[in-house]
Amino acid sequence: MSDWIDTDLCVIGGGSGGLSVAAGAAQMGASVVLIEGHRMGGDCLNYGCVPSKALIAAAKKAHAHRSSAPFGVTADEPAVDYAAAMDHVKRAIATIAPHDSVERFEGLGVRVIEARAAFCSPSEVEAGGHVIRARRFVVATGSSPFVPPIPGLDSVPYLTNETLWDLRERPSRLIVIGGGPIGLEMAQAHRRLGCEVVVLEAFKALARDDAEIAAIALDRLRAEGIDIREGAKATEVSGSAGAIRVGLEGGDAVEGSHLLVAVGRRANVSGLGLDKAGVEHTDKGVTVDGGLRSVSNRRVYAIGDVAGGLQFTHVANYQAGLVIRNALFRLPVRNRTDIVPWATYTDPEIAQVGMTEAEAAESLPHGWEVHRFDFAGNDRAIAEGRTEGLIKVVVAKGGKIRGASIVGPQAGELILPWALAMSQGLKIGAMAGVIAPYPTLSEVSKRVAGAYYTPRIFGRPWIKRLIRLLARLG
Ligand SMILES: Cc1cc2nc3c(=O)[nH]c(=O)nc-3n(C[C@H](O)[C@H](O)[C@H](O)COP(=O)(O)OP(=O)(O)OC[C@H]3O[C@@H](n4cnc5c(N)ncnc54)[C@H](O)[C@@H]3O)c2cc1C
Ligand SMILES: NC(=O)c1ccc[n+]([C@@H]2O[C@H](COP(=O)([O-])OP(=O)(O)OC[C@H]3O[C@@H](n4cnc5c(N)ncnc54)[C@H](O)[C@@H]3O)[C@@H](O)[C@H]2O)c1
Repeated sequence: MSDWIDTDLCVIGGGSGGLSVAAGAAQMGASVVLIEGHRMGGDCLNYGCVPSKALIAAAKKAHAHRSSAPFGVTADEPAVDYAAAMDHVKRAIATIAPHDSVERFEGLGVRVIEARAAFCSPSEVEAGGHVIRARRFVVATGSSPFVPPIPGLDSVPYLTNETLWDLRERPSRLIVIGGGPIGLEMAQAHRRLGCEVVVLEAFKALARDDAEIAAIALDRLRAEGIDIREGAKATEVSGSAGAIRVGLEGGDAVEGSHLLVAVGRRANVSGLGLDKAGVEHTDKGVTVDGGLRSVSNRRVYAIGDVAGGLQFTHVANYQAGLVIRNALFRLPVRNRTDIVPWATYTDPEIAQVGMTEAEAAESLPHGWEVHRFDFAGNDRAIAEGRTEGLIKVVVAKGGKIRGASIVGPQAGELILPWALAMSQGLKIGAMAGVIAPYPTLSEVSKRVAGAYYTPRIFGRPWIKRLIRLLARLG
């Protein structure tokens, strides 16, 4: 027996995107129903960003022990309690969870239904014995780990980002399939916590990032003892718990105690009744227009990982804002991808916004330039003993900033002014003219912007002649 609920907005999925839409819309006075079928907070809180960054933080502490000798502090091999590190992960999740909880959202005026949702018609969703009729629907169901059809994989115990956090015993030798951000962040964290780690990457590790930038991070990971094999496609898996063997294309094989599969994501579109709602979709997600509306059912929006674009928490949040503007205020919106930054939290970190050098070479007409500044020339980096880093910026004709790529300590923090500059259409002169506090890593941004002007100012004989002339005039 179903009851009927009429509402302005029905949001399916209580993760990064869904929670942002629901909170924003409810606080603006819309009636909102939010449906979550598993855990409030979604992937980011429970299985993604938060646990991974918490484990990375534990690993950093272990690494600090080993790397303190140059600072006059005796280095030693730390005693790692892996279960306690995982307790830290759980505490981090538990500390943030109230912010994403049913109680908080009900307090904001959202009606939360804890059940799985599915469309039963183009304008109705069924969940937990309710039928929800809404003026607009937002599909924010996220993604799940893609498990590739590698022969033998289904017959061995393997880990994904959903099960890794339940481990209590430290893997003695971890095999990671996939050299993307999940694979490499977890590879370094485990290496620093004392595991042997081998990463198998079919093509190129960190392929989405600038190649020169990625190479600096990969060199560091290898120097820490991670065996990163590129061009190593996993083609078969065998063995049992504690003794797993992964066969590679070409006949080679690696063995380990545990296996982590991190080869990308699968959009959560199945079981949602999208066909009953007339919502076009593919295995990459819901097919949306530039304003994130379904191309085939205009009542329906999709945001976050299920919208088929960049898969980051801040993208889901940004898209939530666009949907609120369009669905509640009927303002035109455009989902921009050219100004979205991202960071990979290896050490050194990698961050990117806009075009890489290779993308500029492919798509910009003549007249663009790339400028570099090495962290070895930054006083703070020298004081901290962290000079391994590089910032590169792509500048188009006329000084327009088209991209920034950073590898180095805190690259994820350092990318923000570049994201701001690009979103505001600022030119490189704005960054060159900013006053950066000394001594900070942030000075690398000012210095790389200054590099744009060096040949323009110091390389022009007429400027020197002008200065001499002005000096003569008194
Ligand atoms: C290991 C890992 C590390 C990551 N690290 C970062 C990072 O550092 N920074 C970053 O920006 N991004 C990171 N990401 C990506 C980030 O987690 C995702 O991009 C983000 O969670 C997407 O948000 P979402 O709202 O689209 O989906 P989710 O947060 O996954 O939320 C979707 C929700 O929908 C629910 N749901 C699904 N189907 C239904 C249904 N039929 N009915 C009801 N509810 C349903 C799910 O239970 C889930 O709670 C990481 C991802 C992983 C896996
Ligand atoms: N710091 C962050 O913001 C962060 C961290 C983790 C994840 N994420 C998000 O999650 C998404 C998924 O991350 P991911 O690392 O799982 O995926 P990914 O697609 O970025 O990388 C997966 C890698 O696995 C390789 N691969 C596929 N099949 C293989 C095989 N059989 N053998 C060997 N290698 C194989 C691919 O070539 C690819 O390089 C990211 O794209 C990102 O959007 C973000």
